[in-house]
Amino acid sequence: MNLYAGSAQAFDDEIRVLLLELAMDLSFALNRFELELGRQRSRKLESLRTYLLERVNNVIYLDQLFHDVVLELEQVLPDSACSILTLDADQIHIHAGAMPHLPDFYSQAIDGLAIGYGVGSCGHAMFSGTRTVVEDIATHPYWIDFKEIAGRAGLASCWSEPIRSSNNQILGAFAIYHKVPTKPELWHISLLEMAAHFLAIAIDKNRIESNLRKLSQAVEQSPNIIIITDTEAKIEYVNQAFVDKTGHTLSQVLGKRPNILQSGNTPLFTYEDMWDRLRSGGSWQGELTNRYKDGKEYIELAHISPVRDANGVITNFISLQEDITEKKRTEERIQYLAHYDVLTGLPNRVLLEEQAQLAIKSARRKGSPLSLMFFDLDHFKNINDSLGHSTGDALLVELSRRLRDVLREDDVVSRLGGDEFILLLSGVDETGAERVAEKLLHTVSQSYQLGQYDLNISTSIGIAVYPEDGEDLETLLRNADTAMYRAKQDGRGIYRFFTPEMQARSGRHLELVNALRYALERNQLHVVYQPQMSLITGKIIGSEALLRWTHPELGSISPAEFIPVAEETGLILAIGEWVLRSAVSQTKAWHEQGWADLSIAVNLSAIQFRHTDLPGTVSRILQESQLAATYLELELTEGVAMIDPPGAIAIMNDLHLRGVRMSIDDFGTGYSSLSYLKKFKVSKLKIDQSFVRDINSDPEDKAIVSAVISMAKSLGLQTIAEGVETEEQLTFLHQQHCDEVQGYYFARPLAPVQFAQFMLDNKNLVSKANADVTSSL
Ligand SMILES: Nc1nc2c(ncn2[C@@H]2O[C@H](COP(=O)(O)O[C@H]3[C@@H](O)[C@H](n4cnc5c(=O)[nH]c(N)nc54)O[C@@H]3COP(=O)(O)O)[C@@H](O)[C@H]2O)c(=O)[nH]1
Repeated sequence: MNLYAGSAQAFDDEIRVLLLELAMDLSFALNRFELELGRQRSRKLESLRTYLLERVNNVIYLDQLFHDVVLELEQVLPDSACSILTLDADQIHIHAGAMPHLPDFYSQAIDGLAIGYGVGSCGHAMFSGTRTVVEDIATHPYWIDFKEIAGRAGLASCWSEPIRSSNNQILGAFAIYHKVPTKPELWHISLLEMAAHFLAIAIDKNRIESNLRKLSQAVEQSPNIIIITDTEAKIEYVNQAFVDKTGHTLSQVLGKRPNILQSGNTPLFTYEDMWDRLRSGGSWQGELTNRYKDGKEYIELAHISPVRDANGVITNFISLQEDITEKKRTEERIQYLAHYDVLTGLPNRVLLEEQAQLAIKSARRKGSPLSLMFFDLDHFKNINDSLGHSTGDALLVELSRRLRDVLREDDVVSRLGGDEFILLLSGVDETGAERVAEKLLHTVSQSYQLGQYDLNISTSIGIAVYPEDGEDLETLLRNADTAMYRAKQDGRGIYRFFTPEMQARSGRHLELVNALRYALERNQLHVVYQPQMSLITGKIIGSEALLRWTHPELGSISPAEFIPVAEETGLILAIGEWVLRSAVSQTKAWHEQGWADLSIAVNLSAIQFRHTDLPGTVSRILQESQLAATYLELELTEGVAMIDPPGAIAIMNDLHLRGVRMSIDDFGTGYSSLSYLKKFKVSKLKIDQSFVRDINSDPEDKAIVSAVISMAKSLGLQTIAEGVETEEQLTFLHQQHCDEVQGYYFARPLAPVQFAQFMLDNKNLVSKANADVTSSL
């Protein structure tokens, strides 16, 4: 306070005292005024605090709360405008929360902006986490990019306070704007801090509530069962999935224990393990087999965890249960498919290998024996080819059932695929294996009634014994396979033990397979002809075509050895057709040379017989050579005709209609059903040379041959005996009224030129023998 006068010494002591008193009064008044202003501001701050507290507690929606807070603060600071901005979840972009008294263009410009250093007051405050006070927007560097828009909005200063969560995360910013450059006073700072503090609580609270809401929805709507129990395992909560799946309602299970779901099929140690873990404060995860209210069992994967309060004390257990019944079934199915043959249900190669490894290990440890059998079905391909794969499959299924029935539990019988089986016999030596092989032969050979078919089949078995024939599965399998091949060669329907000598034979087999592929194209094959005689007329009535193979290195190979190889490899189809064409054309040539009555007998293998359009092929070949069908006789073995008699009948009928004759070769060696024989369109039975061989020394063979001849007569069939080597045999056959004969007694199989010469030389060959026979009577 200053007092001025026009002259010196104008103020005397009295005036000075008065002035002093006046100054003191003014000072007092000013102090009172400031005190009053401070009190008013404190009251405002206090009532603002109360207001904010009430809003934070009661307002549910954040938008509403932001709006109310801004309006309230603008009332407290009448010449200001306030704003609340929040940060997006990415912690980078700004969301314009509430700024009701700022123009729309301004809030739109801010919304979506990325925070950063010097991005206005709020962008900078959120970026730096520090209060950012800009008293004059027009001159402050933070506002360079925004002062134009701020000017248009009439804003001259902006103080911004970052909003921080309880864990110090930046949630947004609260700001106060003025229309003129303004410096904040202390209580403005208090206002900023208070608003930011309560806004942080509100945002935190809102986030927690929203998370809780989501969590509770997730729990309630979870497709998995959720159970919350107290520490004594009494149920306090179950979700809807529990109710839907188990069939128990919430009220039915509250206060009960989850053991109401137990099926009794979860191992006891699973529960023990579970409680050990939970009691020690840990979580447990495992599989439980439980039961729904309707009694249906299910398998669940349960995750059980303790729930702790703020002090770390366990208050509850929460159990999340996923129904894995289907998953388990699928896993089991996959396991099954990986280890078992789908058709027969027998173990497959994978399981066999696993079990064989264990068995071999145990045999090695205990010094005990082990036998491995390899067996397949003889001529199984014929069944598939002629009756279809479904009949073949049905046979395999029935066979597998029988195998399971007759074998011991410990024996492992496995199907490798097709008609190949392996039998693993732990603790079984050669003697035991022999017994099992006999049993197997018998079991397989029992007839199979499959729908309309009554089928008979045999098996060939190869046996390898551990450790003599191999110390590992691979060697045992290979050697058993070799032994099986030998069983096939030795006539099928039998078993053979592996011997080292067989190994060399299996090498030979491979050699033949490879060489035979080129035999036809390299002209290594030729046909020879064995004369056949009529015992009635004494004349040569024809010949049997017999195939020969001469290999440049391997030499002459017997058809008994290579025909099975040709059948196995399928080469028999091309080779057989070639034989038929050669034989037919040679016979036609002989006709043209003057032997017009000669017939030709050609062997047909089972595979040829079943091959589609055999009758068509035969007709075509006859047509090519212009040979009448009646001169051709096809020789079928008993086995070929008997695997599927109805199918054989159909093919035979077709051939018969085309004028081709048929005979049954090797008659007496198989198991012909006489009832079928009647229906076969065959004209002749060929008595197997094994009966003829001992006809004069073995009364049984004698009886068989007589019986076959008389049976054939009564069926209206002719007979031909093969393998006639002696006069005694011929005499006997003549006495029994056998129609025809063939054998070394007359001639070996001959090349065409020799055959022609033979015919020229022996016009009345049998007549002579006949005369001898007659004279000996
Ligand atoms: N599918 C085809 N099979 C054929 C063909 N060619 C021959 N074969 C079959 O091979 C097996 C062996 O035949 P092979 O070595 O030719 O033996 C035949 C005759 O040579 C022999 N035979 C004839 N007479 C006598 C004899 O007095 N004693 C004696 N020990 N053997 C003799 O017998 C075989 C006759 O065979 P088959 O009449 O067919 O039974 C044999 O199974 C042939 O069938 C072919 O082209 N296709």
